[in-house]
Parts: sequence; structure tokens; C-alpha cells
Amino acid sequence: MPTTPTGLRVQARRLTQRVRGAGRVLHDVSVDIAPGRIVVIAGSSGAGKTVLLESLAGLRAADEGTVLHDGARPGAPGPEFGFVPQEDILHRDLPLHRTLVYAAGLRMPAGTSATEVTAAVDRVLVSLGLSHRAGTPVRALSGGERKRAGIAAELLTGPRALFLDEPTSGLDPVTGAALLRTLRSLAEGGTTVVLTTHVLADLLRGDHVVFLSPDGQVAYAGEPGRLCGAFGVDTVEDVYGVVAEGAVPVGAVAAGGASAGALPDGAGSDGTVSDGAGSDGVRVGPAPDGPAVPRARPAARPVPRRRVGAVRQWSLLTRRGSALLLHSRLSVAVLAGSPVMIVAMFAVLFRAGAFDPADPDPGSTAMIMFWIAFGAFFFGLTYGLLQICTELPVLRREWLAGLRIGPYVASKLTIMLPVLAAADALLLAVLRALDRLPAAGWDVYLSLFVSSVLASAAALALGLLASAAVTDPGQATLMLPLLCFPQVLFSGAFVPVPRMTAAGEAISWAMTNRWAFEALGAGIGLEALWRDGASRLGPPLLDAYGDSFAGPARHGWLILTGFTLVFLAATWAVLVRKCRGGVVRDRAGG
Ligand SMILES: Nc1ncnc2c1ncn2[C@@H]1O[C@H](COP(=O)(O)OP(=O)(O)OP(=O)(O)O)[C@@H](O)[C@H]1O
Repeated sequence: MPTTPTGLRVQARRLTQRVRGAGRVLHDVSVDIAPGRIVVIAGSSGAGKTVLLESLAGLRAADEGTVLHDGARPGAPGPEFGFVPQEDILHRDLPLHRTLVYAAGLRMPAGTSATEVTAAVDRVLVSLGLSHRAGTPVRALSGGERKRAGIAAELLTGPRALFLDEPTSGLDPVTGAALLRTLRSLAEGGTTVVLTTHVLADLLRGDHVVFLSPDGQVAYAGEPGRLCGAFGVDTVEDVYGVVAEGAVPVGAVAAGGASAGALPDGAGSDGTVSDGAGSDGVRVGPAPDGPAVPRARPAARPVPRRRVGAVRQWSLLTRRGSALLLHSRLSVAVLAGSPVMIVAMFAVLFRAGAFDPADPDPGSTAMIMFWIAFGAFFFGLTYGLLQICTELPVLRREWLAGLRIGPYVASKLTIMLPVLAAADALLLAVLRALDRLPAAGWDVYLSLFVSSVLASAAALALGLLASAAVTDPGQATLMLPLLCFPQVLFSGAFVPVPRMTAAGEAISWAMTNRWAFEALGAGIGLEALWRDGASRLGPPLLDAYGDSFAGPARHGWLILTGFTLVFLAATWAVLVRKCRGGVVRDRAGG
């Protein structure tokens, strides 16, 4: 495993954090974490452990106070930074080794050869005891193995500091202890390790403990062995109890806001959590007066790494996305199943020969065109809706490591568009084969195909936007009917646009389905069929639909392309905002 001779020194000085909806979460917290140590952040649920961890990692801007890395504001994460959140930061469907190879491709500097990537992956797998699971899909790993797999991804670049949010939660005591031993060996190799935990045993396995009180102040900062004694209790469990009741360590200054103390510029000689408050390194009491908070120096920039270029990112993401799609049974079932089901339903619903000019069925022709438009829309929307929300934690972590959102969104389009085109072609081919569509020339079918694919592309982009905007797959599923309903009602198929109210007509402008319906109707020549066909129903329908099908199909294509671009741009903007939210660090490569 690549290790560094010296870990990162991490300091927080009089840090106060507020969270919208929760108010002040951390208050006047000061800690000084020396390189190569394991620091455990503990405290009751909601005490602010995660907020402190993210702040120390530079992922959360300080409301008051300062966070310093090696004495400077947190710089670009680059290879010195590893962060393992509670959520999985690896996709679950591919074998572990392959998953890590993709993760390495995005994290390691441009120019790293495939052999070097494989060697780095092999090394971290050995060091985390996962070599024998290299070929196992991530989803089939045990909880402990998955945690270690997440850590493995972070170790690929040999970080100087590793931040972990509850790495042992959900693990049995033996597996948890083994994970802590792994972290110990990393610390011995020079890495600074900071973790949050609820597991009592973890507190005693670190070098230092920062114990937060329920109101987000440091109740104790010091050696684990002195924790119980400091509060005059026998067990760590009791510490939680007395801290919740507002107890302070025996002999501590009780007045004022508790704090680990504002730090002098320089860690204790033991290089640990230190506050200048005595040999036990524990202070609970007001921070000393005076200019305790030094002004942060401009970030000392690490040696710039050459970031993987946008085209290579796009290519890597496209390959990974395609592999993930094919490995997920659910995705394959949705991709293949929904077109087949819809085509079968259309075949059963409509009679043959509706387009026969000698005996046309004008009402059915309009409905067939509408349902082709809606089928194309539905394929695109369902394919897009689960694309992003299911992997947001992975995206966020990779964004921090240098992933660009543009290539990410482009890769989604690259993967899904050919599948959508195939579904649309299948729909048209089957309807033609069953005589639900007329015997017309290639030019007509090319026009129908382009209209369908553009309708699918716009719906895919809308699905991606919704997927980026929601917070979980459950919300994305709820979006499906919400997005489909207006597309049906305001498409102009059931209530023709000229018969709508002014408000309805205005809304119909924003419906991609309206433009797809009109482009399809124009492409197949509905107007001529209704006007010249041998059906009495044709002229009244023509009258009702007005000039819906009068323009060239190209008109609809342009509008659908515009919608696609707007939705994609909005997806990009939402994702950039979600990734940036509160992050104070620059990104890898600037
Ligand atoms: N995104 C958020 N929106 C609203 N409140 C938040 C958010 N993040 C944190 N909080 C609030 O901030 C406080 C501290 O949260 P934090 O997750 O740091 O606690 P914790 O000590 O890690 O808790 P736990 O041990 O349960 O994970 C909590 O009251 C929490 O509800």
C-alpha cells in the first residue's frame, strides 16, 4: 500500500458550525491532530460528530473559527485526502477488483498506466485483506468487507489523512476490531486517521478521543485511558450518561462554554490532540482570551497533479456505466421489459389498417401517433429517472477527486441513447409488421424514427434532471406519475390544442410530448389522410386539430432538441450545486 512518511496535521480553532434547521451544532471546538495518529470523535447521537468530521476534512465551510491542514486552509484534496462517508462510495454491481480499477482511473493522475492502476488495486486489496474477494460483486460482500472496500478506494492514492464516518457501525465486534487494526497499521505508516464512532470499544483503540457534549462542545479531549477517570465514572457507557447530564471532567473549569481550548500555534510534543491545558491534554472550560485564532494562510498548494482529461473521463464513465447497466438484473429487466410490454399492449389495443386511405379510421390514427410519442417519452423518462439519484454519494466523492460533471452527464446520454433508439425502432417495426402503421416509404419511417428518438432524448434528459434534483430513489419513483400526467393531458392529442383554454395552451408549449405528437403526425401525413381519405370523420377532426400537423416534422425536432439541451444544462447545474454545497476545498487539479 502506498504510504507517506508523514501524515497531515489537522487543526480546528474555535470552530462553530450552524446547520439550517438545527441551529448551532458545534460551538467553539478546538482540536489539534498530529500526523500519524488515530483520533476518535465520540458523543451522543446528534452531538455533531459528522459535522465536526466533515469540517476537519475541509468539506464544510466553518461558520466561525478556522480549520487548518498543515497550518494552511485545506487545499485541493488530491492524493493526500481520503474521506469515507457512511454511505457506500462504490457501485455495487461489478466485481470488487473491476470497481476499484474504475475508481482508480478517476482518482489517479493522468498518465497512470493500466499496469500501474492494476498494481495499485492489487496492493490495497492485499493490505485490507480483500484479495480473496477480488472477483466478488461489491453487493455480495459482507458489511465489514464493504466498509473495507470503501476504504480501499480511498487508499489507492496513498492519502496523508483519512477521515471515516462511523466505519464500524453495523459490524460485529470482531470485524470492527479488525477494521480498527487496519486503521492502526495505516497510522503506523504515517497516515492521520480521524473517525467518528458509537462503538464503545473504538474509543479505547484510538490514540485520542474528542468527546462531544449534546450541545456540540468538547466535553473531553485527550487520551482514551483517562476518559472515565476524568469524569469520575467506571465505564465509558457512564461517560455518555454524565456528559448528557452536563457533567464536566473532575477538576475542570466549569464556567462558560466548554471547549477543548484555543490552541497555541504548535501541537504538543506528543503530536496529539492538545490544548495546552496540562499533561493530560484535556481542557474543559472557556478558551483563553486573546488573539487565539490565527488568520489562515492562503492554502499551500500541493504539487499540481495532471487531472484525467474530460474526454478520458467521459470514456471511462461510459464504459463503467455500460458495465453497471448490464450487470444489474433490474436495469436489464426495465430496459428490455418495458419496450416489449408496451409494444405488446399497442398491438393488442389497435386494429390493423387504420391508415388505409380507402377506409381510414382517423380517430385511431391520432391515437396511434399519440401513443408512439408517449411510448418514446415513457422509455426515456423511466431510463433516466434512476440514473443519478442511486449513485449520488459516489458522484460527490468522485467530483471531489476531480470528476467533471459535463463528461458525467454526457456519459449518461451516450449510454442510454442507443438503447432508447433500439426501443423506438422496435416499436415502429412491430407496429408496421402488424399493419398498425401504413406501408410507407423509408423517408416516412426515417421521419417517425427521428421524431421518436428525439422525444426519448428529451424525456431522458428530463428524467436525468429529476434524478439529479431528488434526494433518493423513492422520490424519483414518485416523480414518474407527476411528470407523465401533464404530458398526457396537455399533449394536444385528447384535447386538441385549438380547443384548449389559453392557460392549457400555454402549458402545452412546455410539454415535449406535444411536439413529438405533432412531428409524428406531420411525418406520417395525418392532415392529408384526414382531408383526402374516404372517411366522414376526417374533416371534422382536421377542423378540431387545426394546424397541429401542418408544419414540417423538422419544426418539432428543433423544439425537442432545444428541450433536451435545456434539461441537460439544468441537470449539470443542479449536480454542480449539489457537489459544491458547502465544500471549502478546491478540487483536485484546481
Ligand atoms: N443536512 C442537515 N439538515 C438538517 N440538520 C442536519 C443536517 N446535518 C446535520 N444536521 C443536524 O445537526 C446535528 C448534528 O448532526 P451530526 O450528523 O453531526 O450528528 P452525529 O453526532 O454525527 O449524529 P449520529 O451519531 O446520529 O450520526 C443534528 O441535530 C442533525 O440533525
